[in-house]
Amino acid sequence: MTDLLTDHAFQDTYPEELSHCYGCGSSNPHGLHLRSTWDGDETVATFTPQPYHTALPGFVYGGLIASLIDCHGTGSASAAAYRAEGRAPGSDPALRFVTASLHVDFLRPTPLGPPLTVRGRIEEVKERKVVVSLSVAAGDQICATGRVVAVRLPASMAPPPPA
Ligand SMILES: CCCCCCCC/C=C\CCCCCCCC(=O)SCCNC(=O)CCNC(=O)[C@H](O)C(C)(C)COP(=O)(O)OP(=O)(O)OC[C@H]1O[C@@H](n2cnc3c(N)ncnc32)[C@H](O)[C@@H]1OP(=O)(O)O
Repeated sequence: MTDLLTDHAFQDTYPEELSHCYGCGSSNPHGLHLRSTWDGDETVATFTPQPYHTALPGFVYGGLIASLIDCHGTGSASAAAYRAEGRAPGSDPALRFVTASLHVDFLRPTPLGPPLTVRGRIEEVKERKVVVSLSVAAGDQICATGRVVAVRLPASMAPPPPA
């Protein structure tokens, strides 16, 4: 289901108590297990939708595309915040982000079958907020674009650390 692009995905640095996300959590047996990494100044992830990700026969469900943009966007935001501070991803103090805003434009039908490439471009990095522009492509055709505003994880959403 998942295309492992790299041995060093941003999500590999998420601690166990933050690895349950439906889109990218390695501990979620029903999740997408999206894995994202740097490609120069951009970020990239790949994902191959399955037949149960259908919208209309032959085409990918838009909510799945939104999920890919969402999780690649928040992962990219964390990575960009670490890079801006010149620190290794996952190092302490942790820089964790959730989605404040998710915008998606579906430019053309997304074919079900080929792997999809999700790319992120960092537009803005502030202490509490990172803005990422994203695209989802099948082959060399961009099928959707998006924008994620990611904000530092609020204390109210943070799970307690393991005992
Ligand atoms: C590289 C390795 C990394 C390792 C670290 C690992 C970390 C692991 C972390 C996590 C695990 C994975 C998790 C993935 C998650 C996937 C995505 C989701 O599904 S997340 C669930 C859905 N999202 C929510 O449920 C949020 C609910 N909303 C909130 O809690 C608040 O509204 C929150 C925190 C988003 C904003 O809180 P405020 O409004 O108090 O924040 P204020 O300080 O006022 O704003 C900060 C900046 O953000 C802008 N902002 C806030 N909300 C905005 C919005 N809706 N649209 C646009 N901008 C917004 C503001 O304008 C401000 O920008 P200005 O600094 O002025 O430039």
